[in-house]
Amino acid sequence: MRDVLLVEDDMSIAIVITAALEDEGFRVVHCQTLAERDRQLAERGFAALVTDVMLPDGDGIETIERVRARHAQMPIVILSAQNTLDTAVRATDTGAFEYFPKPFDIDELARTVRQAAGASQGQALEEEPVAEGLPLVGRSPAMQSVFRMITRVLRNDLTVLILGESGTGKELVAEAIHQLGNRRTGPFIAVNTAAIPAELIESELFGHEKGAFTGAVTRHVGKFEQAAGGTLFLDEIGDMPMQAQTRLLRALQSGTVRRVGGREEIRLDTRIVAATNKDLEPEISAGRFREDLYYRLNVVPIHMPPLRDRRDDIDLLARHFLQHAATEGLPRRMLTPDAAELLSRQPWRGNVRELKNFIYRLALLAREDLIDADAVMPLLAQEPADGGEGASHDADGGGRNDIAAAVAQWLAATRPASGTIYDSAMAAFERPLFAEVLRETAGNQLRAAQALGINRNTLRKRLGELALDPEDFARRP
Ligand SMILES: Nc1ncnc2c1ncn2[C@@H]1O[C@H](COP(=O)(O)OP(=O)(O)OP(=O)(O)O)[C@@H](O)[C@H]1O
Repeated sequence: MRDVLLVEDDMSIAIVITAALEDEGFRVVHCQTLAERDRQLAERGFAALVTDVMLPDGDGIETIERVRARHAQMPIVILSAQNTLDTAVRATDTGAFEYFPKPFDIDELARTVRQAAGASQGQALEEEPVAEGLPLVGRSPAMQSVFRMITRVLRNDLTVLILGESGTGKELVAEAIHQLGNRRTGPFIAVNTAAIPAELIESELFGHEKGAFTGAVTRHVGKFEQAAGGTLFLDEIGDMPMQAQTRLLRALQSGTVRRVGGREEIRLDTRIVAATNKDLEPEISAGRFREDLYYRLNVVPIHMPPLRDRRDDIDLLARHFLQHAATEGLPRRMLTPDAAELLSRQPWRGNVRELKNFIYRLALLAREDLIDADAVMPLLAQEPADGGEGASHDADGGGRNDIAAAVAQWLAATRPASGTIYDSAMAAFERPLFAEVLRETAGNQLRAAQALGINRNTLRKRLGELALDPEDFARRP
């Protein structure tokens, strides 16, 4: 049986899929509604069902259980434009053979349908209830790959290694794997291995017996034992001291741990998720990271893309954090399209963490509820050039040159046409400068002109040209 039932209300997508499946030797029966799907399925069997989620008469995922109850052997491939982690998980939890966020690679879809039609239903995932409200936001293709990787590790205990720059969301992914996975009823224990002094790390991870060393006045249960039944998240694994790496490797190999100073072998019952912002291969070459430990941990790697490689997500994330800020008591703000566009062009070297902190600051400091690009600009100018990571001073010990950073940001953001840079820059600088001085002088033009050291008439003229009204700065009683 080589017939595939395709449920898709977007005709242009349906035509492309039909052509690709016909190339694979399938005959495609196309319908556009759930009602028509059910009518087709009532009449005959199909080698596979390929279905969209949002259909004119309902939600393709919600009704899949009903389809599966009657056609347990028929593989289902889900297509979705709602590219959230929640949809990815709902789709896989239906027992679907595969889930494709839109836009997808048509050849990959065709290949998958071929595999699905030839595979036994035994490979499909079990049905699981769905956890809701996970805060992992993203709809870029790069984040869709992350979501798909997450769904692949939810129904097993494979060790996961999350790689990516600082602030890309590695810990959030670890939490998502825990909260949505088989071990969600157990504890989620996170350990930042870089933050624990080298001499304490073994006792922190594996525990110690009373009297094991000076200061060990009571027995201490280590993180491995605390995470029993749940997930142990080993963060900054690339900074773990060598000796602790050796102990960790032994624990992973034997599936047991022994407390420092103890004899008892305690069976491990925890899923391990590790993360690092270091590139581990050079660390291995330099002899700072054990290669055998790397292979133990790197069973399922998940690569977190830096924010600059998923600029499509910046607007979405910014709005998400603004909403979040409002639930935490900050004013409820909105971004104009210009402001969102400006944000999406920034480098965000500190990744999502830097964007999040920036948005909270914006929510706090903006003067209007509708935030436009002009309101974003001065705050952007204050962003440290290294994305807020680590040192706030240059290597020579001097302060970071905020103005140089601001100018660089401004140039990157506005890109004035060649031949106009000087005038554009002066205008861009004058406006916030005059606004600041007017604010300080409560809109008094005489005092503002004196403070600036320019003629009052010149100030008045420039204020008119820059559309600044001193009245706006007068303090109201
Ligand atoms: N996709 C996302 N959606 C919503 N919030 C996010 C997302 N990614 C990251 N965040 C938020 O950004 C901040 C940084 O994320 P997280 O701590 O998970 O990064 P990390 O990669 O583990 O950083 P580090 O390597 O420095 O530990 C957190 O407050 C997190 O909630």
